[in-house]
Amino acid sequence: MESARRALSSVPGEGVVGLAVSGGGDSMAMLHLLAGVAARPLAVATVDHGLRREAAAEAVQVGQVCAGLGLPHAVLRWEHGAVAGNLMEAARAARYGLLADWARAGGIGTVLVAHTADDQAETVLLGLARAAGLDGLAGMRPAWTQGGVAFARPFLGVTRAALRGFLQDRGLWFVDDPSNDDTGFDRVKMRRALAGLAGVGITAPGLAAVARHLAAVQADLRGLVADAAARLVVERAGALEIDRAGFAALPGEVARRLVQAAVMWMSGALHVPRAAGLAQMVAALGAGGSATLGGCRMMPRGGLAVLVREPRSLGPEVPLGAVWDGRWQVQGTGPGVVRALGAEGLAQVPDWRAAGLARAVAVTTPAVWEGGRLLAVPALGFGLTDRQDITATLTAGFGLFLLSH
Ligand SMILES: Nc1ncnc2c1ncn2[C@@H]1O[C@H](COP(=O)(O)OP(=O)(O)OP(=O)(O)O)[C@@H](O)[C@H]1O
Repeated sequence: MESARRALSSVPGEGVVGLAVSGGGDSMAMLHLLAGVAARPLAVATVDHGLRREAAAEAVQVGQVCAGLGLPHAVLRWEHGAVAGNLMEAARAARYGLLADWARAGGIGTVLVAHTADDQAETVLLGLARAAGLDGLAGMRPAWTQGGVAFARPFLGVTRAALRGFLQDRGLWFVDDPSNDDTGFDRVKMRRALAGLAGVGITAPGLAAVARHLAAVQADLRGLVADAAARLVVERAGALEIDRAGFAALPGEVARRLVQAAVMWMSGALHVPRAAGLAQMVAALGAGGSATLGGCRMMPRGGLAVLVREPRSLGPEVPLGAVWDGRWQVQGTGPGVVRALGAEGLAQVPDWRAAGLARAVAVTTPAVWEGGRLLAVPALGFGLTDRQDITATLTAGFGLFLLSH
């Protein structure tokens, strides 16, 4: 109960706290523990992924428990057709998306999920199995923001056995998902392996503590990268200009992370780029050479290295007002669609050099077109006397990205 009180009191902000409750043991224990604390109003949501026949009935049962506790409960359904790729990953992404939508709509600032020390230990072991570095071994983040909503995992230091014991002692209902014993899943294999390691003193709380220690180092490194970016990187027209001499003096790991973050910010990639490609780009930057990675190109320009989108990786045309290439918001009333300026457009802007942008940067900036006719290029100031309403802004600057990365 003490851990629950601490968990709830550490939730930032004020107002309603959301609980993501699947009906499984961990999240049912979270529900009962936090309902008993009553320091903040609570609201509960269960996602029905429509993947198991029993899921709908389980969601109803969670609702009944919530009614008994006097808490509001919502069932969020994942409406999906055929899913391409990894179904589990798609279901997880959909789950967090639905929870974020639910929270925003209900004015809920923070949603809690009930991952335990055992989940964290399994994550560390999965990282060890793929010879991961700091980021893989630092485990799941205790808190993050997604879709404008804060998510937190307050039970990362609490064992699954303690939560199950709490429920069983009180005869409280929970679902025992059979997939938890399916050794076809790597995570279940790690669960079994962890049980076998207790004899040599390797335990779930121990591995969860290792993850915490490494996460502290990771946070310090993130701070060093943000400092380096503030000193050495200038964002211009969606490209990044990096001071090469300053970059060369950075510790290797800070330099590597800076370039990694820059490529992920620019490309919108969710996964980190391949290590070999990243090493090549870091080396090219230091040596004044060129390299491409993740749809971005690094090229020298005097004492600077400029990171720019590769033209062939730019997003397709979108209507005015929509987000283009995952990061540009081009607003304006009247006719027009948004796509890259390109070489064809640049040829229609005789004095483009006046803006001081490299050609490779200028051609990747968004332009407003009507058919083949160029109407405006905000980054070059072109056409804006006729269309003063047109503006182009990045949805998130590099500095902001670094803080949340
Ligand atoms: N169907 C669901 N509805 C609501 N919350 C859920 C659901 N599934 C999982 N959760 C929340 O997520 C927590 C972790 O669940 P689980 O370990 O099954 O998910 P996971 O797929 O490993 O998730 P993650 O992607 O966060 O690692 C649960 O304790 C619960 O808080």
